[in-house]
Amino acid sequence: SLPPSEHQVVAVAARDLNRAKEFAQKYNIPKAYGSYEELAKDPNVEVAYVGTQHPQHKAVVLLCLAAGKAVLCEKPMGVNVAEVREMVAEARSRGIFLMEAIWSRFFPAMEALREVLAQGIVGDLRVARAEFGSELSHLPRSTDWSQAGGSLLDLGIYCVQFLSTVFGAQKPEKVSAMGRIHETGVDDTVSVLLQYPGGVHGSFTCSITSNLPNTAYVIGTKGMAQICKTWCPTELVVNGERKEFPPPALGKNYNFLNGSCMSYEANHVRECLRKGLKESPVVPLAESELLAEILEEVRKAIGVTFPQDK
Ligand SMILES: NC(=O)C1=CN([C@@H]2O[C@H](COP(=O)(O)OP(=O)(O)OC[C@H]3O[C@@H](n4cnc5c(N)ncnc54)[C@H](OP(=O)(O)O)[C@@H]3O)[C@@H](O)[C@H]2O)C=CC1
Ligand SMILES: O=C1OC[C@@H](O)[C@@H](O)[C@@H]1O
Repeated sequence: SLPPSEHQVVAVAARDLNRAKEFAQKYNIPKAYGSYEELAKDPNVEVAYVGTQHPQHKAVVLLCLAAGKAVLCEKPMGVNVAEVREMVAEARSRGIFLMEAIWSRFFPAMEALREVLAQGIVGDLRVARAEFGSELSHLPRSTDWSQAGGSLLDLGIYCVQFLSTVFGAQKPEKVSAMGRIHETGVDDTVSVLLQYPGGVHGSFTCSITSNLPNTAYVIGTKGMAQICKTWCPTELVVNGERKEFPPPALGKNYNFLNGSCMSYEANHVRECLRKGLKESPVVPLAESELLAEILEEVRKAIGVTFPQDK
């Protein structure tokens, strides 16, 4: 959907060649590979977008970095802090661009919120809250413990990144959490309270079995700013004044809500590469590590471990 002079999907890979071919044919992609290794070797590939399930991110990211490809890896980049740190270290040592695909940050509504905060329109910050709960039983990976399912890594990361945006990527001084554990061993519903420096509070709830209101807001001494749909916001309300930011109408069907807004992060990656950047100023690698640290601290607090934690 982006100008072919700027973005071209030149290849797709799957562990099964026939499925890769089927996808390539459906989306008019020139090349299909039956393994990620083959795609990583393709000289026409400049940037690899990694959209495997969580536990497979690291192996594919490292593979693509080793092949000299810039990498945009879906959230959560890693299942735990160790995985994220390993990928970050590899990208830095090779001097190759890596970004965690926290697409929410590139929505115009989020850019507008960052401007509101920078201008002090809501005053000195006091409280921020985010929610993301969606009944996800239709997604097998959502309750699959072997695939690091659950609400925190899949949905909670959107809440944590919102709070981190609001509080300037500071490390929380204190984190407390309570969680409902799903029968498969993944976290079902989790509520978290975070104390940030200066006595300001962040909190969030994420769930894979409850449809929550899914708004996020920040309250300061001069008012409140609120976004709809924590993970894919197209509306910002500041002190009662509503502003809409409709998604690009690209005339295609998407698997997930506001899917056309993925184009925002793709454009950002292109801008970064054209400037010779090795990481995004909007999703810095140090912040990806911080988000992973917070999520892992919460998992420890509620007693959820994954096979990848060993
Ligand atoms: N930013 C956003 O809005 C969204 C982000 N995501 C993120 O994208 C990632 C993929 O999610 P989604 O597309 O729903 O995932 P899928 O369930 O569609 O799986 C994606 C790919 O992962 C591989 N895979 C699936 N199961 C396994 C397994 N058991 N072992 C190894 N590989 C496996 C398959 O690759 P292959 O084809 O090679 O077999 C599959 O095509 C997740 O990390 C998720 O967080 C997901 C949805 C929206
Ligand atoms: O990031 C995502 O967007 C919202 C949900 O569909 C979730 O499962 C997915 O990973």
